[in-house]
Amino acid sequence: MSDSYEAPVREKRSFLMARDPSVDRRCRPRPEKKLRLFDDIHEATESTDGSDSESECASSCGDYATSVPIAEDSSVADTGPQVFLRLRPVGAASKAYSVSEDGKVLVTSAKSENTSNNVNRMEKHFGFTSIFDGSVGQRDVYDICVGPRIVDEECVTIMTYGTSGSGKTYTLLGDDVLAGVIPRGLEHIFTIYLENLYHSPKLKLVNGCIEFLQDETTLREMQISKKLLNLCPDIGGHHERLKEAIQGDHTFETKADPNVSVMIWVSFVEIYNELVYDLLSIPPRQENLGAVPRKSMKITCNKGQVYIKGLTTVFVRSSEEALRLLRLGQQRSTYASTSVNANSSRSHCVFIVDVLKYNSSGMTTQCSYKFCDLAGSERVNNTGTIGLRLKEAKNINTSLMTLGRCLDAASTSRKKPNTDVIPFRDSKLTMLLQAALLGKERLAMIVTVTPLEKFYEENLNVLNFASIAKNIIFKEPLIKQHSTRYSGFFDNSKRNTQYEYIKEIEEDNISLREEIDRLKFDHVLKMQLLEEKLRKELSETYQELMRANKKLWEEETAKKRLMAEREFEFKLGSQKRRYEEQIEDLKDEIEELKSPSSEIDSMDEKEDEPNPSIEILDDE
Ligand SMILES: Nc1ncnc2c1ncn2[C@@H]1O[C@H](COP(=O)(O)OP(=O)(O)OP(=O)(O)O)[C@@H](O)[C@H]1O
Repeated sequence: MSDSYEAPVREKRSFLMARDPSVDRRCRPRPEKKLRLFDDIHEATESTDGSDSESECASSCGDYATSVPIAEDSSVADTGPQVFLRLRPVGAASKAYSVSEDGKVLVTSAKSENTSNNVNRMEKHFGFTSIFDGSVGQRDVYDICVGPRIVDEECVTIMTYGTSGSGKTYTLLGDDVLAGVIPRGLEHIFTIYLENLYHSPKLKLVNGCIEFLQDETTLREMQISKKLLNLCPDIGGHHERLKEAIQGDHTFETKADPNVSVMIWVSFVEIYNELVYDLLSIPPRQENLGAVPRKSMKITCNKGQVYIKGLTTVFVRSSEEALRLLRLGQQRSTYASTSVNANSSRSHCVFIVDVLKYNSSGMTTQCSYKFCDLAGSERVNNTGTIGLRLKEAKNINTSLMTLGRCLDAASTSRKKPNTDVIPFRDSKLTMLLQAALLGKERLAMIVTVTPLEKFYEENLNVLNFASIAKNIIFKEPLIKQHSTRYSGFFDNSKRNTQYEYIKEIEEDNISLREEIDRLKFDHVLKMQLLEEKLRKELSETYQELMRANKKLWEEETAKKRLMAEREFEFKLGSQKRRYEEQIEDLKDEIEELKSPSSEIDSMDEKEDEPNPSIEILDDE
């Protein structure tokens, strides 16, 4: 034993726990040798049979799993994550998987060639908080995995983990008939606080901390909520049927406390290709701008609270409103058809429900429920994935690998998990879920497996991952509480008339503001149209004027030309006449000059002729 400790065989891991080459060697989390003593011994023993790296890891993890007591260790159950296994119903389940009598241990042993090595063919035992076989329905899964956490009002992160197509989304969302964990959880939460729901958003988580909102902000939040709900698909009838079915399955109890006012907010986030997107963002107003690219968001930390900068959180007044927003986000998240699942989630989605409570003593309390649908791990080499699907699959596998390393680092620290050692900053998913990974919030993991022979090796990886999570020990989880004095709330016991009246006024106020917004928008639009029309009219008028002016000038010019022509002709005529007269005169003169005798003759002739009227007195 001491020999194997002195010369431990180097730890080798499966793809889930492979080391990220980008992380500095010196900063990588190192297992505490004392605590991993048994693992080291097993590894040392098994390494002698010449197994390859993946088998060795599987072996080490398998043994790690068998080291979990079959009967649940109550201390671990109280302080560590709860890890459940759900087997998807399949036509002919493989004999390679069997469940122990107490329903807490899965025994695997491959009988076919579907394993790449001898170690994977060995019998392995994986312990779980509970195992659900294919016959266990949505109701029991909820009652065991989630219901108690909501009754206890504890912050909890519920994540589904498994291979693609194994039922992660089905477990969380369910289908049209059998509601999953989230719709049941919403119904449960709203039933518990039914008597204490406050009608308007007075408290909100701003940058991870509870804040009291001013009236103006409250109204703006109500407007946002209304706008988004208008974008949601109508699920009225469907919700009624689902609600009835859920209420038939469970008996949720209402906790009435006259001193408490409760406000519920929801948000929905997607991590796609290592970028964070808001699934409940309000789309830009101008539809004619076409498809606007989505903006990615930043995960930040404020006073130890992790939050997403600028994430839309929506105030909801009923489970129906919350469910409608869930459907809206679901429509916007990234799905695609793959070789394994026709409707495969290509991103990690986290639906967050924040319950904020105000106690008349002045204390405010926050309780968050994060429902996390992880994208399925994929064997990209075997499934012939290419192009965008390959890029997505690689990002999914890398972030799941980081999650595995975080769980591993948390499990090796038996006291309080150390923030410096857990590499949660290596992926967006682990950054977002760090509160649960550090034990500040409860962590419940529902591992889904398709018990078929062909998925044997992938399932072993998933089960190894689960067994690591199962061994983490956290200190007692905290419910975040902030103490603030505030007198803006009404006393619940005397609220009836005032409550209704104020609710009415606020609704009116919202409608009026919306009307103002709409009118403003219409006004701007109208002004733009009017301006355009005016410009057109002006340009037409000027054109008309210019045309008339041109015509006028043309007519004027024509007239002037005509007059000038006439004047010219007149002058020409008179000149001509004058010259003609002169010519005539000259001709006459010439004639006269040419024939003087004829003149005399004629004069003689005239003299000869008797003229009765003229009396010739003298020749001279
Ligand atoms: N327990 C179950 N009972 C009935 N049907 C199930 C169960 N689990 C899964 N299914 C069905 O299997 C199909 C695939 O399930 P689902 O989409 O939930 O897989 P997934 O693990 O989320 O896959 P991916 O990671 O690719 O998104 C769905 O049609 C779903 O209805």
